[in-house]
Amino acid sequence: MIAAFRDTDAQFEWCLGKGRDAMSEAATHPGTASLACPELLVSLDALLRGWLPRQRWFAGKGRPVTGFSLVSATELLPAAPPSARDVAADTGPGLLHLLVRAEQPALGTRGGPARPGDCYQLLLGVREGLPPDLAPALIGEVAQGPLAGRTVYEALYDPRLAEVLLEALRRRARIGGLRFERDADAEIGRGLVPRVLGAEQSNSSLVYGDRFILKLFRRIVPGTNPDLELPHALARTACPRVPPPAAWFVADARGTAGGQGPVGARGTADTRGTATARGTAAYPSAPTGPAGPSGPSGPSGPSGPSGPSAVPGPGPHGPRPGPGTDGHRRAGRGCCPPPAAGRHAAGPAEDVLVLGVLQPFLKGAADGWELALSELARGEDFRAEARALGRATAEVHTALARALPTVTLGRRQMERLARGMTDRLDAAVQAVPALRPYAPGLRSAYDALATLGTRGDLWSAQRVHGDLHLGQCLRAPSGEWSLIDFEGEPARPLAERRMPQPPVRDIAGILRSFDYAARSHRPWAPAWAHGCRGAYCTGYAEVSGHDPRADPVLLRAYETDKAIYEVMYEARHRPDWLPVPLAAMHRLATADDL
Ligand SMILES: Nc1ncnc2c1ncn2[C@@H]1O[C@H](COP(=O)(O)OP(=O)(O)O)[C@@H](O)[C@H]1O
Ligand SMILES: O=P(O)(O)O[C@H]1O[C@H](CO)[C@@H](O[C@H]2O[C@H](CO)[C@@H](O)[C@H](O)[C@H]2O)[C@H](O)[C@H]1O
Repeated sequence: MIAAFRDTDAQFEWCLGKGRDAMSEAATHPGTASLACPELLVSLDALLRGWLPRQRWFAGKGRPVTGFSLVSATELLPAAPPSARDVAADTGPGLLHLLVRAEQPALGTRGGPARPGDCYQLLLGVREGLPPDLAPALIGEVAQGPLAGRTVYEALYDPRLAEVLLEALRRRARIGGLRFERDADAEIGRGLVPRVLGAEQSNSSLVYGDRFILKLFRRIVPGTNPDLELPHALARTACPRVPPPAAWFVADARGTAGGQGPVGARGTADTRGTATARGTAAYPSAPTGPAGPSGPSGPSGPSGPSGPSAVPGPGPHGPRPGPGTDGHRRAGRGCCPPPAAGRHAAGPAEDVLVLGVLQPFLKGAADGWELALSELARGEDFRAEARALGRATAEVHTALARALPTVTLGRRQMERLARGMTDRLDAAVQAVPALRPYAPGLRSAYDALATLGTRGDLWSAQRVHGDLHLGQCLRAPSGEWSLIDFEGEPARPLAERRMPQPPVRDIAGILRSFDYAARSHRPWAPAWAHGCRGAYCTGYAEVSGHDPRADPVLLRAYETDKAIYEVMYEARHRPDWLPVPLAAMHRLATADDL
């Protein structure tokens, strides 16, 4: 059966639908989830083949979709069967939650053997026909199978269906293999009017009454999602720079993808009063789902495995910086105190698929990218904002270093980091020949990085944001900055995204963003970018006690690595933007003006 959630007489009640419960079927037969409900996929196959690749969040662009397999199907609101249609004039929309794997040939093997593809979260509305205001959400009319004759559409655009999600979070619902959780202190009122966020984003978000924002992850990989894990950990430190998770929902990886391990989410009671075990997140361990640490189809992004995943540092319980220390460079060994006991984040455990996170909505906040562009256009100085952002970044880094384990990096680790960067550069040069003239100069940045540990210096690594740029920074009308979106670079394997990294990685991301903004302006505004860089580093130093410019080799290597990532990102997603990161290559290759 498919578990269903129905709103009757303004009162939510649990019921069991009339379909098949793909999740429980998968739980009984681990690894066979994709075989469940084949007739449902028959219904949807043709429509999804056309619709899915057009979505911004579809990660497999440029490769044909050769088929789908169903990972799980959960009916959140029953779509009335045809017989009921005849007797009830308006049976209301149905809401189907699907996890589907899109099968695609592996990168570089067009025509080669298909292998498990990426898994995507879909929320499908099902109706007899679409009212005009939902026309833009249309996916299509189903021609065959159990949904034959129905219209399916992107459910997020239907306020009635968007409300179901918030209500499930509010009530800590259990529906099939889906578990909706809520922070004990979070007050989520009823009747908050939903709307889809219009922003260009990698996932999809719903805003409820300007009070909360629910991010629905689209490409789903097994294991702890840092976009929930890190804000959780920061909330425990009372760090005010990151909106704390108010609620979230997950699927049991055992029931969906054949995972074997126990599920241990935070202790909650479902609406039937069943208590679940309180789990402890292991840290850091490789996700145990069938797809392995790189997600269902391995790294699909521009850069392959890198950095910290290749760094056998002292491990999760290795040295960590004490409060008020610079948290970056350490002379000599054993300079950091051991980790404090009991400080680990207790977010959802490893064997879950994190599907969505609800956070407070920062009403009236402007994103740093839009703000920077508008200040540039008005000829306004942005140094005060950049400095405040540097302070905010350092606050977040300091809190993360306190909340989660850190490691130290020595000679071997620095060499491995440099090798990873060099490998990514080599791959990028192959893919984007315009990089070729700069390659020797860029490699010199990584050679210099490799030698950093040779005098016995140790460098500190910790959990970081991982994909920080101005678009991930929100500035409230009060001038306070917040950082959002801790997923890391989505194309990188999850295990790698969750490894400690030198904090300069985030700093480099913001410095690259200033360059992006300055180069988007006509005429190019290098002095503006230079001023922002300096102010940002000053702000960072004011809080952390460490000025990133004091480590020019580290900074240049990380900026170069980020710019190479951007070249690949733009080549793949926004070819018109490719000249922006390419324009930075001369400076980075010659190490001028850092
Ligand atoms: N807590 C929040 N308050 C206000 N706006 C937010 C909040 N979180 C995200 N946003 C808005 O949503 C957009 C997308 O969020 P983000 O987490 O970056 O999603 P994605 O991972 O899909 O790119 C952001 O650029 C920002 O405009
Ligand atoms: O979708 P995400 O926000 O997770 O990040 C990806 O897309 C970003 C663009 O939207 C991209 O950022 C690059 O372009 C920005 C301007 O649009 C610029 O501010 C950033 O510095 C630059 O890296 C990001 O790299 C990519 O991961």
